This record gives sequence, structure tokens and C-alpha cells, in this order.
Amino acid sequence: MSETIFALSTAPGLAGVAVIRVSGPEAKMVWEKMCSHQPKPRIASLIKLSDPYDQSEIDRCLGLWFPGPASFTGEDVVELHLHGGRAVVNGAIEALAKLPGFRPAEAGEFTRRAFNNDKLDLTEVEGLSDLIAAETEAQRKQAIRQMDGELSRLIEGWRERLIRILAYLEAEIDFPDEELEEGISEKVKHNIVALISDVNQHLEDGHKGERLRDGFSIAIVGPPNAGKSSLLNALARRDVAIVSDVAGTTRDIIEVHLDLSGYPVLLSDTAGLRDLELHTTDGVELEGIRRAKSHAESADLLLAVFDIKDYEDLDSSTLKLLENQDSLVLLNKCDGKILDTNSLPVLKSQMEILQISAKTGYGIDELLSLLNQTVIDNMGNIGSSSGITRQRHRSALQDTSNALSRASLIDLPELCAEDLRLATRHLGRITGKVDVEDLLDVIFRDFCIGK
Ligand SMILES: Nc1nc2c(ncn2[C@@H]2O[C@H](COP(=O)(O)OP(=O)(O)OP(=O)(O)O)[C@@H](O)[C@H]2O)c(=O)[nH]1
Ligand SMILES: [K+]
Ligand SMILES: [Mg+2]
Repeated sequence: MSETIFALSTAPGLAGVAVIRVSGPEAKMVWEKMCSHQPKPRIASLIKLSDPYDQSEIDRCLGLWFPGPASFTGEDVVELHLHGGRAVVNGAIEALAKLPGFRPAEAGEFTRRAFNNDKLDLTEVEGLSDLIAAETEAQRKQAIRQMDGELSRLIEGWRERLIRILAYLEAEIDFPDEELEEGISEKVKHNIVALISDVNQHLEDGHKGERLRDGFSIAIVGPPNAGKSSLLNALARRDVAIVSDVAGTTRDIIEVHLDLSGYPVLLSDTAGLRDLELHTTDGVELEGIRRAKSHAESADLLLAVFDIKDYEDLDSSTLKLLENQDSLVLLNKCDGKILDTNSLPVLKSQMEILQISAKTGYGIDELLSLLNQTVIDNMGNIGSSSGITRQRHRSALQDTSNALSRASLIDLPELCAEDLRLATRHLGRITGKVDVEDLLDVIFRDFCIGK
């Protein structure tokens, strides 16, 4: 029989209210040994909480009773809404630990029990984890939809279709001589091809869901003293990075989180790029430049900042970085005069050029609205998302699609059935219906104690 677990479910530290959750077969012992009375199921009640041994009072709190299986974990659950001070919470935790069969919960253990008791499938567990971690509106919406089982329903729908195709095929294998519905093989093939098309359509979503979880990454690059750190500070509207007139001020990558139109953006400032051999032998600066380049390569968008006085001879190591990536060219220090863009050197075609001043704020609003639009274009409309939010989903769907493609090309029914069974198993990996043990640890590791 499983043990009864308890944990603080709200963030530790000073707060108005702290919630302690208890789950397991002995949960009701909390009412019997520590409380003035047992509340009615699912109705909050003011109770006196005391130590189970010396009966000393710990707190007056709200108690909630969720008898299993109608609870978050599916087990008997007690919730104590205490006053949020450290001493109160510690007192309650220490008292609970004295009860026989009670122990502190491990990270993610409440949710794991919910999964084991079929309260949530894996995608819903992930949705819950994302919801807790969500920092922006779009992330919250995506997480809610996954937690509500949107992806789960999609996958289960596909699994059902697959199982139905398998059933047809098995009939063909088992009764080869019987007169079955005419053209059954054609029908099986047709259905497999239709399913492949649906799965692939979801795979071709530009990774929007994953990007929404991780954030859209924008890296500021450019030669030293172009005003990269000044731009970071202007966009973040706070003094994050050191600005100075010394070339080579920034060495480490400096990251700030921005919320653009409800989408999460990770904006980073990097070390100024310059031709190393010519200008510097400073090992620290060289390392900064190495980091800047490798960081820039993985960014979704580059903001290349140049000093406008150099517009006739733009730094070549920065231009080289822009060749293979989405980028926006910013001519900075445009404090007074505005240049005629036609007189600017020809850059990569359709590369956008903006004149700004990180100092006066000139052009920053225009830049921000351009960035907002880029982020919206890349993350797309949440309402039309594919539902794929993790690499884990993607690789399982890709495996499913591959197995289905093999099945569609095979004429031997037995081999076709084998690939269809494989495809079913790959789909099942997403919701956790088969072969899940190895996945569990990865998924539950994201949870912290008390969730
Ligand atoms: N006039 C003017 N000066 C600016 C502007 N933006 C930055 N500066 C100045 O340019 C100098 C360099 O600015 P930084 O932001 O440190 O430049 P950086 O590109 O981060 O430099 P490194 O980190 O050394 O590569 C500082 O003296 C800034 O005050 C601007 O729009 N106009
Ligand atoms: K500088
Ligand atoms: Mg800098």
C-alpha cells in the first residue's frame, strides 16, 4: 500500500496563505489526530490545527477534504490553508511528520500519483507543468489547452483510427479465403495514407508550439561600441548591461526576458565582434567573441547593430553572421541626421534596415512594433496551433509517420500489420499509454516538491 505524503504546495517564504497538501490512504488521520473536526467533503471549514501528541495549537486554518477517487491524485486528499508564516508552516510540517505512515513528498509525486491513478495522461501532466511555469499570456493559453486534453484527444483520435485499420487488416490476414468486403486492401491503404497526411500536417507547423514554450530568441550582434548594450537597455527599459565608450566592454552573454504581444522573447546582448588577429590578443575578449558567434548561430533573429558613421564600410565579421539567418540591420547613433536609405550600401536582399538611436530613443518604437510583428508571425495564432509543444511529441510523431509510410508501401499484410502496431506504440508514447516507464522520470523531474 502506498504511503501518505505531504508537502507545502505554495511557494516557501512569507505569504498571506500557505497551502499544505496531504495525499494517501491515511490522509484522514490528519482530521482525527490534529484537527478540531473533520470538514464535509469539498467544503472549506475553519479548524483548529494542533500537534498530534501534545495537542499544542499550531494555527487556525481552513481545512478541505477530498475523499478519493474524486481528488487531484485520485487518493484521499487533505488541504490545509494555513497562515503563511515560516513558523506556522514548519510547525505543521513537523507535526505531520509525526503521524505514522506519513512522509514528505518527493518532487512531482502528487502529479505522479494522479497519473498512476489515470487522473491525467502524460500530455496533461506536461500541460500542468507548463501552466505553472507560464510567464506570458500566450504560454498560459497553450498550457491550458494541453492540460485540458487537446493534444491527448488528437492523439487518441489517431490511435483509434489506427486500431480500426489494424482490425480490418487482421481480418484480411485471418480469413484470407472468405469473401470480405470487396477492395479491403485498397481501403486499408487509403486510410493509412489519409492518416499519414494528417500526422505530417501537424509536424509541419514551423515548431511554433515548442518555440512558445522556450521563447523566441533574439541576439544583438555587431562591432564593438556600436551601442548593442545601450540597445538592450532601451528595449528592456532598465539598466541591465554595462555601457561605456571602451570598445570590448561586454564579454558574457547577457539575457533579458521580454513579453512581446503576450509571447515570450529571450533578448541577448553579446560581445562586440571584430577581426581578432588584427585588433586584440586579449584572451577574455576572444572568448567573448567566440561565445557571441556561437550564441548568434542558434538565435531565431539577429539584430545587427552598427554605428551609422560606419555605414559605408560595415563590419565584415558581423555581416558574415547575417548571411544565413533572419536578421534586421540597425544603424545606431542616429541622433540628429537621418540618412537616405537609398544611399546605404546594398545588403542581403530584402534585409530590413532601420535607423535608430539607443540614446534618444529615435526609431525604438518602430523597431519594437517590427519585433512584435516578427514574433507573432513566427509563433503564430495559438488558436490554430498543432498542439505539439515538445521535442518529445515531435520525435514520437515522426516515428509514427515513418512507420505508417513503411506500412503504406508494403503488400504483405502481415508486415503491414507489424508496422501499424509499431505506429500505434509510437503514438502511445505521447500520452503514456504504452512503454512509458523511461519517460516518466524525465517528465516528472520538471516538477518540484508539492506539485
Ligand atoms: N550618440 C550616441 N551614442 C550612443 C548611442 N548608443 C550608444 N552610444 C554610446 O556608444 C558607446 C558604446 O555603447 P555600448 O552600448 O557600450 O556599445 P556596445 O556595442 O555594447 O559595446 P561593446 O560591448 O564594447 O561591444 C557608449 O559611450 C554609448 O553611450 C546613440 O544612440 N547615440
Ligand atoms: K562599449
Ligand atoms: Mg556592450
